[in-house]
Amino acid sequence: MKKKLVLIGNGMAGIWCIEQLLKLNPNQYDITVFGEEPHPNYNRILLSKVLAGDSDMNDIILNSWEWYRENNITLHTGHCVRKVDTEQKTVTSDGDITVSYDELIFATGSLPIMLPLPGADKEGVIAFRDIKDCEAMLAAAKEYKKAIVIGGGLLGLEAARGLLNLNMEVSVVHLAPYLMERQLDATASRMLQQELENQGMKFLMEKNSAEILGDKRVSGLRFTDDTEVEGSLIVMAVGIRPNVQLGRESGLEVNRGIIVNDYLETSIPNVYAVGECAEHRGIAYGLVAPLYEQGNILAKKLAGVEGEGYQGSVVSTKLKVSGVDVFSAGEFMDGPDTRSVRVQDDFEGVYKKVVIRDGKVIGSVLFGDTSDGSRIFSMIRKGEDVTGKEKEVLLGESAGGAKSGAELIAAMADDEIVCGCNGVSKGAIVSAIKEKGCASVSDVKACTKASGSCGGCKPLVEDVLTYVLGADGVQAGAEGMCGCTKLGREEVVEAIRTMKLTTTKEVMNVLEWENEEGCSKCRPALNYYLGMVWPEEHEDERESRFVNERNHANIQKDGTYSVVPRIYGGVTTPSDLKKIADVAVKYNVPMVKFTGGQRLDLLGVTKEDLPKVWADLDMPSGYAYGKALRTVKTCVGSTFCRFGTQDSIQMGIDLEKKFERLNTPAKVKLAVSGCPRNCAESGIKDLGVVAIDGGWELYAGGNGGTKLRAGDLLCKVKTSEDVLEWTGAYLQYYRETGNYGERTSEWVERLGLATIQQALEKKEDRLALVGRIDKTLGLMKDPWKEIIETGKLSSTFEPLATL
Ligand SMILES: Cc1cc2nc3c(=O)[nH]c(=O)nc-3n(C[C@H](O)[C@H](O)[C@H](O)COP(=O)(O)OP(=O)(O)OC[C@H]3O[C@@H](n4cnc5c(N)ncnc54)[C@H](O)[C@@H]3O)c2cc1C
Ligand SMILES: NC(=O)c1ccc[n+]([C@@H]2O[C@H](COP(=O)([O-])OP(=O)(O)OC[C@H]3O[C@@H](n4cnc5c(N)ncnc54)[C@H](O)[C@@H]3O)[C@@H](O)[C@H]2O)c1
Ligand code: SF4
Ligand code: FES
Repeated sequence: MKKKLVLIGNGMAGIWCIEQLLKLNPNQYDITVFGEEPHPNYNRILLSKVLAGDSDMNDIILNSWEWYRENNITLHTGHCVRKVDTEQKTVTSDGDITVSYDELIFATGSLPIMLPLPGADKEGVIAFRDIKDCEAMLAAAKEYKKAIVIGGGLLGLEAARGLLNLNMEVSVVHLAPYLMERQLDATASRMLQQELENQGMKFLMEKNSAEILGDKRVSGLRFTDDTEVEGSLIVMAVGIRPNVQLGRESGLEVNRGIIVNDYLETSIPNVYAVGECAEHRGIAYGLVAPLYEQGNILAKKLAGVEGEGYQGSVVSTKLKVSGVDVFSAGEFMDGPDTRSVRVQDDFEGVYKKVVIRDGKVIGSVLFGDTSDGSRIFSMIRKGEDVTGKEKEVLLGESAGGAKSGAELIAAMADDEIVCGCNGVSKGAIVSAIKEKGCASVSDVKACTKASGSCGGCKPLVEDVLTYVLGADGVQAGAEGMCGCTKLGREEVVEAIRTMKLTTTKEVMNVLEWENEEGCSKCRPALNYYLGMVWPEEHEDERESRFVNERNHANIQKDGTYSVVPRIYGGVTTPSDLKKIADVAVKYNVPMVKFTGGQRLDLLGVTKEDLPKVWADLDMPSGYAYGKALRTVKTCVGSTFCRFGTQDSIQMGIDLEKKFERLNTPAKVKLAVSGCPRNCAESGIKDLGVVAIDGGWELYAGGNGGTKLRAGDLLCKVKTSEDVLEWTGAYLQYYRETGNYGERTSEWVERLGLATIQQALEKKEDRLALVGRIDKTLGLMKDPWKEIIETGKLSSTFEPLATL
């Protein structure tokens, strides 16, 4: 009989520990998890990015429902454990589920501190701790203009930045004379405040809140000095306290947190605590890196693997606000027994400080340039003696003597964590490089998630790459979008979102493009990303498009063009055929050809005749020239074919009518087959739909071009409505995460099918994606018609620099 392990708290620390335990011994325990929130385990850190609009709720799920099932874990979400009987060894939830345990883990996290002010129970007063709070802020921003954030710490500032991105006016109320006083000294803090003021944040410093004003909903905040500030939303971010009530009621020894020894054991046998709820040697941590370290130790303990106990952690933090680089680690304040090295450059807005005691670096604050953060943090953790080369710590290798990043990596143990946010060790990155061929930071991110959250570990990931591949083997350039910038797609799209950039010129100016005109690689890509992020605000920049897209027709070898009108699902009518024939005769079209996508191509039309041909055809553009939805190929299906199980023709027509005109990172071809005989070649399409008994199968990432690839089975669904919903969600997810120019075949390989399935698996996530694609589709106009109606012919056909 397996022993029973029960985990209270379905959050980051507890599930991390379970994951490590399963790696050590997958079959040792029957595992039951209780989680008060209704979600599977998600990355709480990334809530700031969800609020700031850089990530989606579905991007932040760490363990899908499927993961729990695959690992035979019984999961009770929406169940808060109310009682633990340590004599009988049982736990009981508020939903009256009682489970017995052999070993029990408390991982109940923290609770946000809510100031007990008069009026604190009014509508619109919230914390920032979970998905629910994040949703409340997103909803409030749609209705109200002004927000107040109480607390100028990490959380408060990240909340404030997110609310600014949601177009709210934000006032940050802070008790202390300077911001983030728990992480920064006065100089760095003043520089930070100035930078955030430049971004539009307002600060009310040294203000003590007295009362929350308003009727049912909050309307403002009054301070003890009788001044007031207006706001219809108040976010309290004044710190957290370990969630220990259940532990205390269960008889565990509790101080600020649940007291644990070096093996995470509490005062009662077989009961452990891990994460923010635990207090080890007097410290309850509030960052993930130490919680992961604790989880590793507890997993070993539960698996019966001997090892050194937990010795406590030195922590580092990085503020996740775009455009502001702030890093802090260890003991950063000067004391009577410390000396420090500082560099301050007011012109560049850079401030760096390292604090040294007895020849060892014990803390650091960096502002404006945090590239040395990981290297310095590594020195702090190692307690390296830098006597005689104190200055080199800050001035780096240029001053001579200091160790290079790769040398520091060589000295790291394999299980040492490189990416604190995602718990990725040096060993995991090294094996991703050696075994999976990762050669750039973005490859490592895609394989391991390292550097995907706060980004603070990026320099360290680069050092690991250099250590394994040598400086020449690292594809640093692969990261940049093109030669005009070192920024990669993700950073550029993030900046477009957070800084609300709406034109390519603006992007190039603000992000300091090295070539201010851009190039043929970045200009069309930026135009696409801008349109994807801001479908309403961004005006399509024709001059940034490739020649075929500018002219809405494919240029041929001899300089003439081909015209392909839309023929939905490959089904036409005698009158349309007649029209096409008449046009072909009238304009002396030298060739009319059936395309592979089941439509008719009028080849050899002169540039001058194009608009007249479109006008006479009076049919929608088939977009045969664009990075857009091309065709939906269909077979005859159940209407005519004796093998057909579903109406593939109608399904194809419905899909094409719904998604025509959609701009995508690269061309997209669809097909619908009426049975698995696959006459429409659904297996080699960007999305292939195949009818089966009682439903449909959807295949993703197929390609019949240069790199032949069979599509992967994405899902099975029952109805035609399901097919439309999944297709919409799939195409939008591709639009949002695909690199410009990347076909779905490459995209599926890069992201992995599982990531895509996870992103689309929940109905609410699919509907959110469908909502966004519908918004874009609602704004699309037929380009041929538009040109004919607006008479913009001449400008469209002016000679343009070739792209
Ligand atoms: C917006 C935000 C941004 C952050 N950014 C960073 C960052 O950049 N870097 C960093 O290192 N850290 C960051 N943190 C902190 C980090 O998220 C936490 O340190 C981490 O999530 C703590 O993990 P935990 O498992 O201990 O607690 P949690 O993740 O809070 O998990 C505890 C879970 O237990 C559940 N629970 C509690 N009591 C019960 C019960 N009785 N029964 C059942 N379930 C229960 C709770 O509902 C919760 O889901 C951030 C936090 C927030 C809120
Ligand atoms: N980037 C990151 O690493 C990150 C981001 C968000 C949250 N977190 C973690 O989440 C937890 C919560 O963050 P936090 O910022 O709330 O905690 P915190 O304790 O770091 O900061 C709270 C801030 O609120 C201020 N404050 C306290 N009482 C106040 C009052 N009455 N009025 C105005 N200001 C007041 C304090 O001076 C302090 O600066 C922390 O553990 C933090 O480390 C980390
Ligand atoms: S895929 Fe099936 S239904 Fe369609 S034509 Fe072929 S055999 Fe007939
Ligand atoms: S440490 Fe935050 S992403 Fe790696």
